Amino acid sequence: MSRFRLFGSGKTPPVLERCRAWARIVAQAEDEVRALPDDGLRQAVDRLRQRHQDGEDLDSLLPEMFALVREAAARTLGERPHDEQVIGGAALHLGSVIEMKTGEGKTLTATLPACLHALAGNGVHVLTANDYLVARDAAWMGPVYRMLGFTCVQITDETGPDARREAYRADIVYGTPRELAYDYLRHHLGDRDRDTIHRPYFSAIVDEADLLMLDEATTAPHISVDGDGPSDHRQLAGIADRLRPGEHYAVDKARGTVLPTEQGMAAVEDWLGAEIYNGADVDMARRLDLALQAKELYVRDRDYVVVDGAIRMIDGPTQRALTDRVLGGGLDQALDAKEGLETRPERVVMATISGFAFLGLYRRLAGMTGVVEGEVEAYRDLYGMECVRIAPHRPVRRVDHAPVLYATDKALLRAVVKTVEQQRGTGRPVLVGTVSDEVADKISRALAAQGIDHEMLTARNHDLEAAIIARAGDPGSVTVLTRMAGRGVDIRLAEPEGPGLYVLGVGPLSSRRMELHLRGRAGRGGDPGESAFFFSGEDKNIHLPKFTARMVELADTEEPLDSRGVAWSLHGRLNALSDWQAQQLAQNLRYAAVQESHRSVFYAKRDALLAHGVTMAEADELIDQALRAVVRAAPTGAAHVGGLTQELATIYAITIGREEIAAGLAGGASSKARTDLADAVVRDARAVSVRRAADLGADIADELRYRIMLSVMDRQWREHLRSLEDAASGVSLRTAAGGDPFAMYQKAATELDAKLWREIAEQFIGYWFNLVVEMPS
Ligand SMILES: Nc1ncnc2c1ncn2[C@@H]1O[C@H](COP(=O)(O)OP(=O)(O)OP(=O)(O)O)[C@@H](O)[C@H]1O
Repeated sequence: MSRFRLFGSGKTPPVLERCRAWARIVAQAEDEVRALPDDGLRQAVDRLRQRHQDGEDLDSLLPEMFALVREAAARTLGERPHDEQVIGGAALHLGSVIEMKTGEGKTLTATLPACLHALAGNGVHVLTANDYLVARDAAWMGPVYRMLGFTCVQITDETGPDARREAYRADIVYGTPRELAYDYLRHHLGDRDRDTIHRPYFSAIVDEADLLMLDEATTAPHISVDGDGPSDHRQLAGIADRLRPGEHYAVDKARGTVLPTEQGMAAVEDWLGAEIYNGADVDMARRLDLALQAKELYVRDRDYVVVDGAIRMIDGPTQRALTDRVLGGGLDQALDAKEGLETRPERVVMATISGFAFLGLYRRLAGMTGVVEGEVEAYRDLYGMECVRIAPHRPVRRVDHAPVLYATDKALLRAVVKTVEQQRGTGRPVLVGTVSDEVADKISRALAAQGIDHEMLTARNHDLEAAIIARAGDPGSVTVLTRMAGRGVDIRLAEPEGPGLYVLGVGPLSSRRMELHLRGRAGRGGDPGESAFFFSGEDKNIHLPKFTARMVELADTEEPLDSRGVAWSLHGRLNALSDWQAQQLAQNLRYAAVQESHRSVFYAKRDALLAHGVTMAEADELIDQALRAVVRAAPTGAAHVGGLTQELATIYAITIGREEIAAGLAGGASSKARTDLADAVVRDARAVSVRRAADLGADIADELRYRIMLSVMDRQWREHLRSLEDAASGVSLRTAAGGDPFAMYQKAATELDAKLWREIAEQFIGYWFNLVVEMPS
């Protein structure tokens, strides 16, 4: 299968060969480095920095730099990076996504390329999944960097604005993509001189790459303010409740849409006593869609939990309940209404960037993850990055059992209890992992019914995580968890010489990768351990009508379906599911890419504005653009002379006579007469503009144009984001029946983009000509 071509061929990929060769040279450089005193290490780094400034490239400095890092790590942490880590570090330098199994020491590996890239003096960002890991890793690795004379800082939610500005000057910055993306956005909402805190994005080394580069590629941090949206969510939730699926609306789970049918629309309008469809009240129609989505697509305790009267979204990959995760676009309010909670004020998004686009800002990007299986193609397609598997330092001793299929959920549950009981009986710690709180609850009840003591770690209590995990390696302890990927979860065995942790995964899992992550909780860094995976024929992801007879027979037992082939082939469908998810991701990214392309142009223009304001020549351009459009749009004929004159007069103090306008309107929009008129209008307005600048004085005029443009651009951008979201949410697409929704979205987005710049030009000149400036006398 092509997905595995990198590994399946049996040949050593060239990247790995290069890295191994480097590792041998690093080893040769070690003796010399070992003889140096501490400040000798720093001086050696200074010399490398100088050589880089003098033009030597990072490739050729790699062996010496890595040898220095190795020595510094040995001196400060007492941990000398293994050859595998050196190879991994080199592969990171080359921009690969490396796979290193859990517990192999990715944290230390990242310091090697981080120091190398820091030689360039542009700052290196080491990105990881959450603030806890940021703080842990920065504190842990800090001494290595400092011994080599590099500054290392962390940015978390708690870092204030001044500290952030300072932090971006450091050689190495630890942070989450989320926090750093916020800074990027803040920067682009900021004014001249103030709030400009980041530097060009040079190099990022991304830990937990599967989470941050794939799962969160389309999650978009955004900065928003409270809007004054309407408060009819509750009424609409009530209506959504009365509507019946199939009859009043159609649910498309794959697309994430719920669309009312003709009959549904009629019922809604009837109950509201008002027309809202066919463009009568687009906003209301959109909010009703949201109410239906909240009803059909979001399941309590699977997608969100209600804690202290507030909704918290559950983060899919990590199964954490997030306090600050919002869905945006009014969905949060619809969910509040569905649950009968007080509705939050709607937020107006001022700036947003997807995880994918944010990472795309870096000139050098590298990734580290515990599992690349099934994802090789995704990294290549999305990021153009190749995956490199790094062999474990100590061989994996964990025994992975083949997946076992049970006929029914009930049979599965019994088998789980029986297995837990058996394994616990041998005195080893047992970890049962699943994705949903619902399944975890069932398992917990079944265990309790058998009198088996256990701990639960779910989205509802992840604040107790550290304490629960600390005990999870005790002999005979049983832990049920839904936080599947278990980022940074390090279950330490209380008895290292014992049989090790037994991990039991219970389907349905959302992907094969989840399964591998979960299995990887056992047997860390060469520890002993065992893993198994049970799933049920009733799993929604698997449809198997053929086996019904046999399933009925086995339904009340804890016997697995005995055909191994069946289990494997169904298990294969879980892989297919990851493929499907990858397709979904690609699909979502296509939508996001449209917005990104607008954003990059917009931000570039905004940066230019901050750097040099709006020159008179640029103002002339905008005058040309806006007024020409007005003249061109006017209807032909003498009857419209008054209308056009009036319109132009509201924009600037027009001096052109009626006869000239009448002559221009005699011809059609693209006639010579019309073009002549447009030329005349533009000349006329430019002259007024020059007079205005002279009246104000050059300095004030410059400042005024800058201020106007900044406020107009920011306001229009907010509008634009909102319009794009509306276009994507499908309300405006629905009327155009059939066709490719993405193509329709693209078309709508292109029109909106043109509108954005047209309105910016129009509003800018409107204010420039008309804003009354009060000057101190
Ligand atoms: N070269 C080394 N020599 C000795 N110990 C090491 C070395 N490298 C890493 N370790 C130790 O191995 C353990 C695991 O390291 P780390 O947490 O970085 O692994 P990881 O690959 O990030 O695992 P996970 O995928 O679970 O996050 C740590 O306790 C670390 O101190």
